[in-house]
Amino acid sequence: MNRPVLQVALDLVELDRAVTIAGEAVAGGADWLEAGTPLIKSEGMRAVSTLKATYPDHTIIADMKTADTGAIEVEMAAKSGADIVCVLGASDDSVIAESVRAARKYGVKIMADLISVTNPAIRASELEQLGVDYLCAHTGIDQQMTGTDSLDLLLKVIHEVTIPVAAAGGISEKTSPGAIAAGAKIVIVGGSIIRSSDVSGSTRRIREAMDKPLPYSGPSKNKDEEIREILTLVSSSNVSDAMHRKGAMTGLFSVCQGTKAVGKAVTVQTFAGDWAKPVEAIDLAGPGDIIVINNDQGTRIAPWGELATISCINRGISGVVIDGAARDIDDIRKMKFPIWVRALAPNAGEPKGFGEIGAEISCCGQTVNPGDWIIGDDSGVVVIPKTRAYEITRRAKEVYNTELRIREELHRGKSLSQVMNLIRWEKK
Ligand SMILES: O=C([C@H](O)CO)[C@H](O)[C@H](O)COP(=O)(O)O
Repeated sequence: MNRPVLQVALDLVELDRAVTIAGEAVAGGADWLEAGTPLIKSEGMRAVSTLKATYPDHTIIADMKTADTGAIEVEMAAKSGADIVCVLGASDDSVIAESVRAARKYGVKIMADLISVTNPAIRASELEQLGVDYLCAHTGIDQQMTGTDSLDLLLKVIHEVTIPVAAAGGISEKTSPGAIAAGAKIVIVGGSIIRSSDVSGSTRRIREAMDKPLPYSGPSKNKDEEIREILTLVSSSNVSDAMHRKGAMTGLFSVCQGTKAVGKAVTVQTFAGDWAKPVEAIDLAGPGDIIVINNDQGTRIAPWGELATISCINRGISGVVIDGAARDIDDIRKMKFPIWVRALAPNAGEPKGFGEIGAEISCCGQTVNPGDWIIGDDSGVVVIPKTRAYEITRRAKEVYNTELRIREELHRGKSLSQVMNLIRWEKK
């Protein structure tokens, strides 16, 4: 293998979409085409045979993730046209050995996937001894969401074996040069290509990046920076999808339409008609924070108005969410400051000083703790618990990316129901 191989993982559930995307990837320079595990589960061996029939000159990989009955699964994939069959490296040695025997019989190769292997360096060498042809240093999609670094595993195994090693797991134009520099002979890319609105362009850019290897220097941003960057890109709707519809506050509206805010919560518990704690919170919040106020659902007396808003802007605070009311709306709208409220009311209360800053509160049906992440836009406000903030944010980016491709297919003339194949996936 002289030139490193670019393998595109077709992790889709509809075969016609997979075939179209494969064609665009081939036009962009994809070398190998993988029938991804979701595609195989959804379409069966037809996924493999159709890819082979459509792209006969390309190496076809069947990502079976075999964990048992190695011989049967390898035989099925081989007879359907696969050139390489992926089995789980964590399977018992007997499964690997049977897979290798079947592969030799049917003239295909075995790639062992190191996903979730406990001791990858040792297992890599064992798998080589067992006769597998390729190893795949693979960080799964769910693992990527929790922040597992994809190239870490590659670095652990690359010097333990002599067979070619593939790198897989969230590889992009940015990280592919690092994979090659670390010694990967095959780069497997799924999401960065198949979710792109320009599959050919993304494939070409990754191909070009692979041809200019650069030493990998590890993740460049800290987690909070990454969370903020992603939340600035995605919408509250994307986050809600990522959270399986949990986290959305109810009963709020955006005072300044067209504004968006992202930040960590500074929580305030106060009582209807008492604006002391909300205003004191401005001095305790830092730039980029969001003040989230439980005002006892008071909708007739506002704990927030124009002067508090000016004070917030001076402090660089990102936004305010009030389970209650605000006033001075005309002035606040001129400032285009992101505020979400339950109601509008001209009455202010008194600065009595009841309540608390920095305690767990309930706001519009959601529990909010200090430091939880908040995203608000015209669709509403969603709270992301800080304990899962990184994971949820990464998943929201996946939702965002998936929609890029869906949008592109709608622009090409398909209906949403067709793209999603709704009738097929109705619950039986
Ligand atoms: O094997 C994969 C995954 O387990 C789903 O089947 C992916 O093909 C692999 O992770 C590459 O996809 P990305 O991580 O989206 O690049």
